Amino acid sequence: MTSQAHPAPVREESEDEALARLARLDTCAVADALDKLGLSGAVLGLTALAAPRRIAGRAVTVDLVEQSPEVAGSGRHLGTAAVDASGPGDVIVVAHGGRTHAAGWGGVLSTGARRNGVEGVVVHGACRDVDEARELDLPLYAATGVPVTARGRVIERAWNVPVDVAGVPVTPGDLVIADASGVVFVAAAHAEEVLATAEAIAAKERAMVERIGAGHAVADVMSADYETMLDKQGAL
Ligand SMILES: O=C([O-])CC(=O)C(=O)O
Ligand SMILES: [Mg+2]
Repeated sequence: MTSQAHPAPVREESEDEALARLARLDTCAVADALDKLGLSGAVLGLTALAAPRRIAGRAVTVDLVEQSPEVAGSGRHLGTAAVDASGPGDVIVVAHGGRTHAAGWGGVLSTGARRNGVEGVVVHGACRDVDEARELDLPLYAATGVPVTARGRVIERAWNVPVDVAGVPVTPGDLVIADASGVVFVAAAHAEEVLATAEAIAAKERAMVERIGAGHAVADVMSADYETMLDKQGAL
């Protein structure tokens, strides 16, 4: 008997709608919306090492720690429970503390994530088997690739728990968007206001780009109201 297949999590209609709206945006519009609202969520230094396309989804978290006699491990490889529980609409977020001495993700995990239809993976630190993720066409955002295994070095403390990703608190179910500019998280509690603000910013930028196409001077298009639009009182 082969291992049990896990069905994709059932989602509320409104959650699907939020994801669909997020997927129509990009990280820059979302980061601008967070700035305007005085919220944090943008993470610096993570790039797509495999399948470099935009991903949007809800966070399924994995929290890693250095292996030591004081920390009881799960006895299974890190990330496995999260992979088995994830499916379409999910982004696996590995809180690896920015570590680059060992991989917080690898190719067998990528194979499982791809099989289950996961949108992509974000690792705050190093991953490995990057070629495998490329062959699988699994979007993999991380700080860097390394050949060194986690085994004997890093273990999973817990999964599906609140984690810290480069100073950004991420709770399971928070929104994640990643693209060529980086990775941005949106707390589920702020999703509606962030999405609405990002949509307004994106619409404004589309109008600006149309004006550039129509021959207006760039200095006129990107003038004072562009400079101030992310201020609290700035017009969108
Ligand atoms: O041992 C590791 O770091 C994990 C690994 O290579 C894999 O998932 O293929
Ligand atoms: Mg491997």
